[in-house]
Amino acid sequence: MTLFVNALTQLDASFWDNERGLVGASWHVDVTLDGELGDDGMLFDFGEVKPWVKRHIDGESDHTLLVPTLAPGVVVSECAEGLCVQTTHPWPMEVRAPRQAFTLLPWPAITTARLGEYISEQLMKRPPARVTAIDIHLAEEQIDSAHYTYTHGLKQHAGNCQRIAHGHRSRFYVWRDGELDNELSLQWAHGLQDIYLADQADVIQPEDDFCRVAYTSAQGHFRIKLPRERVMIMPMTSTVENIARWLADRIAALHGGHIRVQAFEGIGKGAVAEAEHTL
Ligand SMILES: Nc1nc2c(c(=O)[nH]1)N=C([C@H](O)[C@H](O)COP(=O)(O)OP(=O)(O)OP(=O)(O)O)CN2
Repeated sequence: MTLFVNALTQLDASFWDNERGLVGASWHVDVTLDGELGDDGMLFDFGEVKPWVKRHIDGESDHTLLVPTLAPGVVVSECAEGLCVQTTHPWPMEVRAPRQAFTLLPWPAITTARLGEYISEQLMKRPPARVTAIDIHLAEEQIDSAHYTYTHGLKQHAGNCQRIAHGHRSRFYVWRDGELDNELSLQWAHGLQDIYLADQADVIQPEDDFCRVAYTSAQGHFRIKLPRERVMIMPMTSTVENIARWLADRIAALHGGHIRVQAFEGIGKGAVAEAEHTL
């Protein structure tokens, strides 16, 4: 017997890519279970499948930096903060953070399919009674319009969003004077493609061509150092409300008119902000 739950939860993370560098990602999590029916006519109660899988994903790879430890130029070592991940290719980065902020994967590259298999294997280490196989299928949201893939950390967040290098793949829409403006949406989303979004308050004086961000929050000390051109610095913390507000103000100031921005954070949620400026 096969049981499935589509879109059971979402996984938001960032991963190191051999061509793009630091990439923010969001995936739908679909689950398929195989096994024998019990006397109650069920393989595994839906009411138990969902919290079981979600708890595992939230406690493991969600909101972490997924590190392919066999990728060219990736070096992982221990440090005072916990773990230090250094990269050289395609560009240099160093992240120091508590161990729980990383998922180390002994692979040459992160792929969505392999990540799904990895999570399935982890769950199968302690399967529920009667479950003989678990298949976790990760899928990106189908987006045919503007979207961005930034990485960030929210120092003040009480949960795992405080981790300095997690990200999202998110829709982005701009309306100008009441009309959806695809060109403006694409142009401004492009600016947030594969970049690190830093809060000015956490930026340590730039050193040469590098930007260093550091903060301490409930889980520990976090630091990231990456090339200046890979960072966009905001004058406030990068909650999605602030991103929407900040971008609406900037777009209105540059292009004029009444600007409405709908910024998503991952799949299916986000913030809307409006601004007006006469050029
Ligand atoms: N009002 C806001 N709340 C939160 C924001 C935000 O910008 N505005 N941001 C975050 C984090 O950045 C986080 O990455 C979002 O995480 P997510 O997993 O999507 O949120 P939840 O933990 O609530 O959702 P799950 O159902 O566990 O996936 C947090 N909050």
